[in-house]
Amino acid sequence: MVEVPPARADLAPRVVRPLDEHAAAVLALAGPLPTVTAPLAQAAGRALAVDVRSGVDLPPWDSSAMDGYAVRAADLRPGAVLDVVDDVPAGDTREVTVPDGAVTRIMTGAPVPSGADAVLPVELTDGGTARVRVDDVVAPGAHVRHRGEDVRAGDVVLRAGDVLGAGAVGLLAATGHAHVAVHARPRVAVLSTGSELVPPGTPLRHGQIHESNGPQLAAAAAAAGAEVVLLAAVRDDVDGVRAALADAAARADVVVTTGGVSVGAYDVVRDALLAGGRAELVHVRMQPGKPQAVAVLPDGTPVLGLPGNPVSCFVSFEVFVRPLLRRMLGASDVHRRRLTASVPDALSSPAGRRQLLRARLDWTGGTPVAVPVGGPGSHLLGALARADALIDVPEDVTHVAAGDAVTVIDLREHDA
Ligand SMILES: Nc1nc2c(c(=O)[nH]1)N[C@H]1C(S)=C(S)[C@@H](COP(=O)(O)OP(=O)(O)OC[C@H]3O[C@@H](n4cnc5c(N)ncnc54)[C@H](O)[C@@H]3O)O[C@H]1N2
Ligand code: MOO
Repeated sequence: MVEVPPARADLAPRVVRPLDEHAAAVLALAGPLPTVTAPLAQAAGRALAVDVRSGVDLPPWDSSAMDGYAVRAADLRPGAVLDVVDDVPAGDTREVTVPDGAVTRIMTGAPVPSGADAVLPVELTDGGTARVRVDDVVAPGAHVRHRGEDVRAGDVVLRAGDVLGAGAVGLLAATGHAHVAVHARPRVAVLSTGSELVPPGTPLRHGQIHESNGPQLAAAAAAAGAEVVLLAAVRDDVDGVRAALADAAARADVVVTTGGVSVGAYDVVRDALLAGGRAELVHVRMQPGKPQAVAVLPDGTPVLGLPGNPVSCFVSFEVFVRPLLRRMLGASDVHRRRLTASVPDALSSPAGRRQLLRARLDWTGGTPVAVPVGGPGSHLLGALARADALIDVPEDVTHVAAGDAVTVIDLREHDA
């Protein structure tokens, strides 16, 4: 006969707290990781450890914005014919001077010769190469990008804590930085638990499901800037989970588990965490995501035990794990953007639990409308992929009328 372990009502979550309090407790588990020097090619998605100044003016010299002729605007009259004395393509490193009454050809991105104060686009001429006929005039300064008008040498162009998006990487390159001081990326080990789990690709037997929280969390952690170690799911066995936790901790700065944190007889993450190290079982006043575990293993590695229901796991990552990972990454702003949106239909929400409802933002009317997707059930994976926001209904609100404003957490990724 199989010996059934007792349901652990004695180990049921005892710490009851609101979402913000739990999020603060999680955020306190780790600070920004040490500074490393990264080549620019590996800088995207990481946070700067120091303020960065420009090494050069941008543009570094007066530069042409158009293909045409470098001219003195005062020499231009419709019908005038001027000598073309030189040809200045982009990349020409000579210091060219234009004599009075003459012009040079010039291309976009080439340095404007001294003596010229404007660029006459080729479309306003006959396009001549030895002599050029002026068909129309331009004002002094036209189509010249002046030295330093964008960025001045010595300007602080990015701040410590900025997470580097594509625009920032471009700016760092343009201002002369081949390497940057960034924080190390957090290494996250993801461990799913549950004897019902089989890898995707494996045919399901009765009672089995595909392991989906691990891949989901790995994708979310990578998008948050972490390096991910996705471990094979482990069965509901305390010793097996303890061994897997130790292995995970040896390979990561933080371990994220899913499943096994509730009050069931086989909720072994709870038991494994309580048996080894400092651990806290929490009942967070939220929906979904009520049961949570937080622990610090004997080697000092923090463990976040998320609930197994896929939507609970997704939402728990968003509000607890992602801010911690962003903090470890060194980001000055660890939170998602929040928006105010209206709801198309009335909503109800349980008293005393902060509800985070998956929604899709509809922008067709110009201002955002948060349309709930997938219903409140925390097993409803079908619509998860369509959600790009979470409607955040406070604990004390039980009813939201159609058309009312709500706060939403914007799940779309933004360049920093
Ligand atoms: N008597 C009570 N039962 C439950 C309570 C409670 O307060 N009293 N809380 C419920 C709530 S709320 C949640 S959330 C779940 C969380 O429980 P666990 O974290 O212990 O999760 P499991 O029981 O292991 O799994 C729940 C559900 O999710 C599926 N699952 C788990 N892992 C994965 C995975 N990696 N990929 C896909 N799906 C996964 C699992 O098969 C279960 O269906 O507890 C309630 N029960
Ligand atoms: O809190 Mo559970 O996460 O509602 O399904």
